Amino acid sequence: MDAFALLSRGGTQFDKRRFNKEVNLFSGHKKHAETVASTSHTTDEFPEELDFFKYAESGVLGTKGEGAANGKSRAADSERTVGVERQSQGSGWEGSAKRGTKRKRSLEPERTITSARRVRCTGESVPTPIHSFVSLQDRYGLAPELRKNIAEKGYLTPTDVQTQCIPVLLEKRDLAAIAPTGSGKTLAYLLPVFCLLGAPGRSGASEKQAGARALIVSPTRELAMQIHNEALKLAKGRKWKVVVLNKATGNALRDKAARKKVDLLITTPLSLVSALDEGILNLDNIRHLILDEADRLLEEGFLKQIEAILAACSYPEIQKAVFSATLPAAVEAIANTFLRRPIRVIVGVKDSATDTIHQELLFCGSEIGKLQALRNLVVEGIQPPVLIFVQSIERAQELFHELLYDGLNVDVVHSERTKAQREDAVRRFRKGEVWVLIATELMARGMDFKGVNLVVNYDFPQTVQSYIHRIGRTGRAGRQGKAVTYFTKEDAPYVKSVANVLKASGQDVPQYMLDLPKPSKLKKRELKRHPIERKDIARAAGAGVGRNLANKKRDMICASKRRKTEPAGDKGGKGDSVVRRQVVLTEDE
Ligand SMILES: Nc1ncnc2c1ncn2[C@@H]1O[C@H](COP(=O)(O)OP(=O)(O)OP(=O)(O)O)[C@@H](O)[C@H]1O
Repeated sequence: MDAFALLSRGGTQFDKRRFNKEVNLFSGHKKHAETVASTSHTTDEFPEELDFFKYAESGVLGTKGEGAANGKSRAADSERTVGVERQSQGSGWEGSAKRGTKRKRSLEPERTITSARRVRCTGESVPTPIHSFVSLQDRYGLAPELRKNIAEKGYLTPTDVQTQCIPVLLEKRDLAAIAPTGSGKTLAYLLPVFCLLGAPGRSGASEKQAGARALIVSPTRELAMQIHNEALKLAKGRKWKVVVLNKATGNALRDKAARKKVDLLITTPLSLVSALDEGILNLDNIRHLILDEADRLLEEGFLKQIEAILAACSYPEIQKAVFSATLPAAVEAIANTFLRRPIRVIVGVKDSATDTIHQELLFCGSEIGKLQALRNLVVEGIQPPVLIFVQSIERAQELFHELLYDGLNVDVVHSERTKAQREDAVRRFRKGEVWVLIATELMARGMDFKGVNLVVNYDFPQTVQSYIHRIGRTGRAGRQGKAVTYFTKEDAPYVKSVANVLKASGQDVPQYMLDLPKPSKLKKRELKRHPIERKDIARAAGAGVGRNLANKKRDMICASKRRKTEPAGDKGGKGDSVVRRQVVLTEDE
């Protein structure tokens, strides 16, 4: 079977004449061709055909084995954190330490590794982890309502990141937390924030002491709203006023009395800086500041706004924490300029993908190949909900129209849609009314769609961090998920970085992908700033021949499945394929 037949499996065939050059490069080298087409065909040999990628003479090709960069980064990571290893002492300690009593803490370990739970922790006087929510009541006087609300959410035990971050924050320490996508970081900061807020409202408090005391900053409006929803559920039964800053609430907060009532403010950087500039808000009383998706917030584009926010937070004892699934060293260095004596918590391998996601890298040759591959996936039968990432608004719209034409139940989210449209698409996707959601980078971070079965990186991500966050929309909270990433010859220079992520998560990766040269820093920076120029999806779709054939084939398969599964005489419109099946996600709205 050649690579193009593989790309066409189960669906329409590649137009080989149109794709002649690439086909010739692969023909006659079947074994290698299969390797190029799918990661499920692994080999240690470097395919000669990759001269196609112009790498044959790079000199890196001889590097066999583990992938040097990968091994190196792991070594560097462990060097920073290896110290006194000890098992968690949680259970023996928790029962005896009551609130207000002086805590017993080992003077020895400046650095600890709670190895049983893959949590590594560095910093001075690291608080002992917790291993149950009940213990928080004894140790820190967790309010009964909070405990009840946690139980109502069905959370039985804290996740790895929560075991360590909750006590660190409750002891008012600054924190840098790096834990995989879907590992429960939101609760890891929300719970301590509510514990530390004190009485709701503070109506009797002086002007200086009233008003928002905690601030959570997130890079997107969607994520801010999601955090807001989680906060409301957690705060149920208490009168804390949790406000997500937007135009409407911003206007309401012009009123001093309204401002005084706010306990917790959740916002994007832009909304907050606008409110600060207009003099609607001041942040003098903020005692707890959380930067969620911190690496995004601390990079170009947001950094200036974050600096303004940090400058406006003038409370002397302010506690600051940064959270993300990825925190590159350079960004962590920026965070360390404003964190005081921080504790650093890392769950699993730093900057790696969640191990509950089955990842696949698929060579598609060109833009036509990508569209064909996606159509084949649909024809084979996808299990909704599915999230598809593209690199630009235009491409999101184009792909949306293509899939709409294919009769898929699809919607699209990008920043040029109105707030109402964006919210509606997300809501319907959560409810299962939309099966396939096409999105730009806007949805890549933080969004918690519990039931997503498949993430398709239709356009190759511009950074490794983006890859990790995008695929992290599936395989959340211990569930299994699948992610497939398409690449073309234009993406080839960047494939190695992502291949290393797959390798680090224990996935099969063809050796040739690991042997590809590392992209230079300059190239990576360029890609981060400007996505690869690609042929329009609409043009790749050509005259629609591919889609007509795909539609025909899909209908034939559906009809055949229906004949097999339907009882005799029942020709009603039952769910006739996995694609057409209506799903309702378990997610609360
Ligand atoms: N202790 C717990 N037990 C069970 N499920 C939990 C627990 N804590 C959080 N969850 C669930 O885990 C899911 C992922 O949580 P969350 O959105 O906080 O992940 P995250 O680490 O912030 O991910 P990302 O890096 O993608 O933002 C949520 O659906 C949440 O309800």
